[in-house]
Amino acid sequence: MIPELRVEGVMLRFGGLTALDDVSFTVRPGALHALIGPNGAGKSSCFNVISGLYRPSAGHVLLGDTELTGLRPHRLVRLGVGRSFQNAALSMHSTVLDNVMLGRHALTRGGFIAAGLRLTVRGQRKHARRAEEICEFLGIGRLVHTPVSALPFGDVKRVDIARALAVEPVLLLLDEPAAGMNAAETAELAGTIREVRDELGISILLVEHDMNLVMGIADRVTVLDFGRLIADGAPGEVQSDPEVIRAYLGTEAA
Ligand SMILES: Nc1ncnc2c1ncn2[C@@H]1O[C@H](COP(=O)(O)OP(=O)(O)OP(=O)(O)O)[C@@H](O)[C@H]1O
Repeated sequence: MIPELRVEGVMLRFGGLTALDDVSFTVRPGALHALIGPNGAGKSSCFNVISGLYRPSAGHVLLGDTELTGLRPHRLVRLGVGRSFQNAALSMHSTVLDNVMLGRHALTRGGFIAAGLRLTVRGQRKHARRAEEICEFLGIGRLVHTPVSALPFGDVKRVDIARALAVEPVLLLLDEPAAGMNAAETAELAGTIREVRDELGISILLVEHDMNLVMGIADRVTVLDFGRLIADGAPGEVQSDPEVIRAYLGTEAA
């Protein structure tokens, strides 16, 4: 069963600056949930709190009944949280498969290395097969033996998502996956993200700047502005919310 993600009363301060001010929202099981807002609204800060990079000064992050607050990223992986990176932190000279296998290693490391064991050849093959399946699913199956440096940008992003999926997450965190993409690449990526939600049934939290991408695919949208939550609802509702128009669309139009 896919658990819900609850962000409850999260506060985050950098010195005198309040980056997140009592932020609460819920990502329902299997939902594609977008977190948006203008520059400096607190999206990355919130993403970093959920993904274990920042510890909030108050509040909680819960996955089902499990407290995630303050857990290190590798613990989150073992609890079923996979994440992509804004500047795809891939090993560019390694092949697609080797990069996706790094995700599998993150999954097995806790269990195997902690017990002083190594994966058997059979175990490695099994993980490689699963990594290939994930690449197939994301449409990069024919590229598994290609170095990432030789891929177009859209495919690099797919490798990053494949690596996040390689940890078999129940919750996938995507950090501005469309950053740097042109309109055609963004539209293709939107299709891929929707497919992940539809086919795998996992929850997805998408932090994104691209309003069109979000409104086209999200089930629910949370909007931050100056660290505060100003709207949370269905895309249509949020899009017509006067405060959102003022805060977000207003600055876009400006
Ligand atoms: N490590 C940090 N140290 C100090 N201030 C920070 C740090 N990270 C973010 N901030 C500040 O916190 C606020 C929220 O920033 P954050 O990066 O979370 O916003 P964002 O919505 O992701 O913005 P963008 O869309 O520009 O990436 C901003 O005022 C930013 O300057």
